[in-house]
Amino acid sequence: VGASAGCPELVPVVAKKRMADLGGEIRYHDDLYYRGARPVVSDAAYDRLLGELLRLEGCFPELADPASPTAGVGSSDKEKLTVAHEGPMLSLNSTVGSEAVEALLRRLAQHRIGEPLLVQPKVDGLPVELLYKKGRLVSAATRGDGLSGEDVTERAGRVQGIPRQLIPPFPERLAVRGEVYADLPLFAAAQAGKTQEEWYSTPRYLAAATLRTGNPDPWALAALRFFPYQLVNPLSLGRTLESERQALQRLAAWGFPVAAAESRTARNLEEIRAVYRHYLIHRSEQPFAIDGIVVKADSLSLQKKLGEGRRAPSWAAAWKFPPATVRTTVVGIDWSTGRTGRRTPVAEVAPVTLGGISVARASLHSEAEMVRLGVSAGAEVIVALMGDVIPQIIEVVSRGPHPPGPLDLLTEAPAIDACLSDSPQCREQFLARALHFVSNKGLDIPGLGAGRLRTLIEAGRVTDLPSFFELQESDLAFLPGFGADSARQVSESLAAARRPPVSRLIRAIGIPGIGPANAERLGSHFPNLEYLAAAGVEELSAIPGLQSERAGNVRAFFASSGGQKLLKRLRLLGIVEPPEEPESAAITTTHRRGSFSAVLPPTLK
Ligand SMILES: NC(=O)c1ccc[n+]([C@@H]2O[C@H](COP(=O)([O-])OP(=O)(O)OC[C@H]3O[C@@H](n4cnc5c(N)ncnc54)[C@H](O)[C@@H]3O)[C@@H](O)[C@H]2O)c1
Ligand SMILES: [Zn+2]
Repeated sequence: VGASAGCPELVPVVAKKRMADLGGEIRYHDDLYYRGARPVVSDAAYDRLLGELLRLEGCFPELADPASPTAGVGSSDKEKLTVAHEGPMLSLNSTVGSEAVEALLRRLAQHRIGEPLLVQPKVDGLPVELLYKKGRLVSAATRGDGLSGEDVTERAGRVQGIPRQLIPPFPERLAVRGEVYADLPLFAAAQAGKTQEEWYSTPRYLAAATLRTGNPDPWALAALRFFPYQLVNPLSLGRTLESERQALQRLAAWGFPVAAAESRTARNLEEIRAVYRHYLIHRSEQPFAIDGIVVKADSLSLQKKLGEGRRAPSWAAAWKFPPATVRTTVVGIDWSTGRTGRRTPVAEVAPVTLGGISVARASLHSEAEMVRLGVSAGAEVIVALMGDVIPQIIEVVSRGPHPPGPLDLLTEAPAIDACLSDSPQCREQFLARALHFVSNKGLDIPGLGAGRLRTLIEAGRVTDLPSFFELQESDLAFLPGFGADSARQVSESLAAARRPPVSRLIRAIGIPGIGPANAERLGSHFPNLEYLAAAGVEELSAIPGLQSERAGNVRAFFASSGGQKLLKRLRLLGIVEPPEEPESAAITTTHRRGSFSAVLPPTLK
């Protein structure tokens, strides 16, 4: 039971489970955020999860998972992390509000009082580490897992503001960190007149996508700039260097675009707050997207004394801005149908620009939220950019002429096997299921977006999920925008996806309540979908971390007629291995266990 103040009173088994659930959830969001730069929740929602996990780990250190997402930074495909960093490349302790900065001030006060602090804008882009040998840029890497990153040297060398050759005199070896960001005026100009599907959702996404692709858009590369914020191991460069400020001056002398004006000094919270306000007010006039300010101890020896934790240095902290907002009018309410059949309201608003992106639709989360806020056509509302990506209505300034409603909404939960195949009433929900099936959350088949899927479904080429495996190149070749090459690529990807890892297949078919973490649990327990389908609630409930409600969902899904049909089709197409004895309906647990080895590849036996 948690002892220290502010710790929840949980029995260890409950605390451990909560920590495991939080860890799985956070890993999932990390993956979307760092790997694809495509988050699905707001930063605030993400920070709440991380905050809760950090707190629980503080309260129950003996229960903490050594591989917890709090033990490192970021997430990436490990095999791409080919460049080792000069030292750990960490995150920052940050809060919306001044808490993290106040905690930094308390830590500093314990050491020395009155040390000047450095305050910089927190530039929202992609962090990179640059390595120079004999003045020449020899490598550039993303943050990756903090210890090594992806090699982006070729593109980095073409970014304005990253010198390929330093101005002498320079040290033999030099490592510099900074943020590669998209210049906002160039980003906005290039964005104009393009549809949302064609374009980069945010400046940060543009920077991440452009730097990490082998074949970048020339204009996007031309929009990139560099904001250097750290000289790595400055104390190794000689005793003359004492402060962060001096280090920045050195960077300028070597040819980096260090705008000294961007770094201010402050001595206390009031002075920091003044800088914070300045940047908050002048946020939109900056050439880069800013998501807060960063406060650092200026003295390098003090930095060294304070050291760093596993996730973040102890000598710095970030004070993040609240989400950007804008005022607009609701034009109408649009209902979208998710793959589980849940309908969510989306507000169509008079188009406005917010944080560099054009907003015409804003999320309302749920009908309950819509009713609570009183959102209807004609209402004047405040839209906020959650996580700097998802526009959401947070407040109604004045109501529309008619209250929300009539609520022609589903009141009962949809059937567990609803719309696993196409039919006129199921079109939208099946489309959502199909989209999920081939998305990177499912089988990950690039090139099949909503528009193309709709064409395939309307043409009767895709009638249920397994029909993807029956698609011929000729079915694909007639899709809008598809040539022979893209048709072949998609058909090759589909062929390659015929033997997905079980967890991926579980995720792809979309059993209600089974997200990535649960799919992982189920997949590591059952080496074949057949065994999962045959498992009883009792066996499912015994899987560590799987709630009994979820176990019930899995059971109900495979017992339903839709689930049975799906399994049968997958079996016929050879996507799942047929059970050893298809005739025996009642396969016992021991029998299933016993037959595990039969389906494992020889190397795993
Ligand atoms: N919405 C999601 O699903 C999701 C998922 C993962 C992370 N996130 C967000 O990202 C945050 C964590 O990401 P992070 O680890 O990149 O941390 P962060 O972006 O909050 O802060 C650390 C980074 O700030 C950058 N930075 C910019 N200007 C700087 C300056 N002047 N000095 C020093 N550093 C500067 C550096 O790149 C550094 O790595 C979370 O708090 C969360 O808000 C969101
Ligand atoms: Zn960031």
